[in-house]
Amino acid sequence: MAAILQTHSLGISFGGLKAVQDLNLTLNEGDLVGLIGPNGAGKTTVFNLLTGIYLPTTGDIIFKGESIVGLKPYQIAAKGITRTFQNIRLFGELSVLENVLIARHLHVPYNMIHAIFRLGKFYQGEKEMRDEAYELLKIMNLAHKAEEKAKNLPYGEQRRLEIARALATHPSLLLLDEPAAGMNPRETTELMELIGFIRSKFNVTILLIEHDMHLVMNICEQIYVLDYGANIAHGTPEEIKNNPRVIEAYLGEGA
Ligand SMILES: Nc1ncnc2c1ncn2[C@@H]1O[C@H](COP(=O)(O)OP(=O)(O)OP(=O)(O)O)[C@@H](O)[C@H]1O
Repeated sequence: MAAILQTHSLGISFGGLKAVQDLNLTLNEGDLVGLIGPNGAGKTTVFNLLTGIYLPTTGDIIFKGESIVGLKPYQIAAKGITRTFQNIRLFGELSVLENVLIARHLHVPYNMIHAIFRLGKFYQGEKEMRDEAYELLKIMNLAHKAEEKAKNLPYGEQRRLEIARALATHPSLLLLDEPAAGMNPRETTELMELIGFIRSKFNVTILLIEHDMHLVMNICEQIYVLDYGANIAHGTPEEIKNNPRVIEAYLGEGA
């Protein structure tokens, strides 16, 4: 299977702190891969590197055969890498539907002139976008909340809306940063099923940071473990569960 993303000796230091070091990650098309590790291990920093928020100190990131190091976040998004955030970032005052539409606008196939003069193509584009946004909301079981302000949704629904918004940009690689954080067990189970469904429905590769071990172990085929910025293990959930270095890293945290 073809690799969609590879990192080669990827690293970043902040002053003396090696937040991520020598990371060699391979994601094949259609993979659902977990990135785990104790607090402060460097997981979110990896996402910040992959999305162009941070420039690596060492190494390279190859996405679809090309280096994306040095590209701006919006250029990387346009190439097909989209993420959600650990701290939800929605437009609280806008409706659920508008939140999805705004994301979709990144990828509208008409130019400014059409938008300014509101020519036919603009309306056609608008209608298609709205239809598609509704479809996404239906899949995420949020269609009945389309007109509500995002800030009024319960936490679990806000998390699902974040995923809908990410999908609206048509990513080929979706990075989910703790999608189950703050969810109750029932919501987490539903989310687990949803993530598997999204992967096949949208043909998307998924890299997932998550502290909920039940979720990670159940849905990911491969798991990378970080500890103090270093990749201490990589393997199937079964291999990871029984890996002494992983157990030690987590026990050290008191988990
Ligand atoms: N911009 C920055 N400047 C300085 N230090 C940073 C910066 N970003 C991250 N770090 C440090 O890098 C290390 C890794 O942080 P990161 O947020 O990636 O960890 P994490 O594994 O995502 O943790 P958590 O599970 O708690 O979210 C931490 O020590 C953090 O303080």
